[in-house]
Parts: sequence; structure tokens; C-alpha cells
Amino acid sequence: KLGKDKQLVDESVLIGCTEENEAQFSLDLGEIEQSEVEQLCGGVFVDLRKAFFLLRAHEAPLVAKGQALLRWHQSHKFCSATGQPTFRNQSGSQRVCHSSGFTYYPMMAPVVIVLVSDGNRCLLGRQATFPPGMYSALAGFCDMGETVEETVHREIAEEVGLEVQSLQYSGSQHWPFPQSSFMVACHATVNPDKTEVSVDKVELDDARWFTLEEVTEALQRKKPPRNPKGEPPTFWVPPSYAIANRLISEWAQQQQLKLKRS
Ligand SMILES: NC(=O)C1=CN([C@@H]2O[C@H](COP(=O)(O)OP(=O)(O)OC[C@H]3O[C@@H](n4cnc5c(N)ncnc54)[C@H](O)[C@@H]3O)[C@@H](O)[C@H]2O)C=CC1
Ligand SMILES: [Mg+2]
Repeated sequence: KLGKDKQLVDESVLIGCTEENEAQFSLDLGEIEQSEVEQLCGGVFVDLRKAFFLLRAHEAPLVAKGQALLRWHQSHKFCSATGQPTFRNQSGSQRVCHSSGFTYYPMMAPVVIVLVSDGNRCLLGRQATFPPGMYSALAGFCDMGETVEETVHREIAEEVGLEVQSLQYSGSQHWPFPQSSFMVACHATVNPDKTEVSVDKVELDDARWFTLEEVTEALQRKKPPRNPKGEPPTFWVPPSYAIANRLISEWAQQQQLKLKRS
């Protein structure tokens, strides 16, 4: 039905290609009657953060990429040097200002995300904006000119007052919130004799050490827990798609192996 709207279709962006060589596009439906579409498709619109709990592993990165790319186009309609309109190429991978000749490419802000361990426990934090009970690995944007290693040392010192001793790369991920970030995930260790946490209350609501038992239990919760009124919120961690979950799972596996060997 929406495919008849040529302008809408022209505004779609290319986001990938299936193994069967089918091109994949993302389309902004714009101002639509949500209930009508829900009825037509037999589905419901879900907030993207919540959708990450429901999507299958191969779908989540595609949805994240489509949403991030469409949002980038919406906010880069004008050249920042001339104020003139910019024009997209056909696939939607760039925009050009004909007046200045500048080509704009979608950008991701580099961010480190770090799971700090003291050998027996791991350190997780929560921002005031996180849902109740959710704790994650500590994260922070790289400053201009910084290396990943420098950002990790600075962020951990700033947010919890700890000195990182060693660092090990784990993996990376594109994260669509708040604007596109390129998350570089690492495991870090601190001196087990210097583990007193001093939380930066501007950045974080709380940060504390968690045991393997606590973390194992949280990893088993596949949905945000229901919190009965008046009771302290149940501890849980980000969904499996988030790289924070991968860091926490890797740490738990390493700890379990260590226990088996000892
Ligand atoms: N995928 C995952 O598993 C996780 C992803 N994250 C993401 O990591 C990102 C960074 O974590 P935070 O602790 O919030 O960073 P942060 O510790 O650097 O603090 C955020 C503050 O940094 C400043 N800032 C500096 N450069 C910025 C930029 N390019 N964009 C936005 N703000 C900038 C802002 O004042 C902002 O309030 C967040 O966007 C968050 O969504 C965080 C935890 C888990
Ligand atoms: Mg942070």
C-alpha cells in the first residue's frame, strides 16, 4: 500500500543485502495512522530499546542500522558551512552540498565500554535514566585525539575513581542511541587491594561490585523484571544484543572456568 507513494520509496535507504542477494532497505513511514498500519500488518509498534529484547540476533543490527541512517538523513538536510540544502545519493550512503562541494557521510561517535574486574567480582554501574534495577558495564565517549586505551583509563578514573591495571579487547558494536556510537568493548582489571569505588554522581546513579552468583542470576532474566511496588528493584542487565551483555557473559564464563579449575 505504501509502495505506491514514489517519494516515500525514493527516501528509503539501502542498509544491506541478504545471503540470497536480496537488497534490504529501511523506510521512514513519516506521519501515519499507527493503528491502521498495525491492523494491516497484524503487528504493533514497539519502542526500539524495548524491541531489542524481542528481535532475533540477525534482525537487531539491521533495525539499528536502518533507524540510525534514516535519523542521520533527517538531521543533515543542510550544509553546516553554507546553510544550503544537501542532496542524498541514491542508496542513501552520503549527502552533498552543491554550493560548497562538501560530501557528508554518516558518522559514529567512538565510545569505550568496559567491564572492570577485581579478579572475583565485576563492577557495574547505572545512569539515572536507566530502567529501575538495570546495571551495565561502564561506558564513555572518546575525547578528540584520545586512543581507546587512554579513554578507558580516564573514564574509569572519572566515573568510579579506580586505576585500570590491564586491558583486553573483546569486540565492537554499532549502537544507535542517542546518536550512532561505535562501541569498543574491553575487559579491564584493577588492583584487588584498591577496589574502593568513588562514584561520580553527575554521570552515574550508582556503581558497585557484583558477585558471580548475582551476575549469573541476572543473565538468566531474558526480559526486564516486573518490580512490585515498595520493594527494591530486581537487578538485571542489558539485553543479549547489547555488547554490555556480551562482556558480562564472557566475564561470567571466565569466572566459572576459573572455579572449575581450582
Ligand atoms: N551497547 C551497550 O551495551 C551500551 C551502550 N551504551 C552507550 O554508550 C554511550 C556512552 O556512554 P555514557 O556513559 O553515556 O558516556 P559518557 O560517560 O562519556 O557520558 C556522557 C556525557 O558525555 C558527553 N559527551 C561527550 N561526547 C559526546 C558525544 N559524542 N555524544 C554525546 N555525548 C557526549 C555528554 O555531556 C554526555 O552527557 C551512550 O550513548 C550509551 O547509549 C552504554 C552502556 C551499554
Ligand atoms: Mg559513562
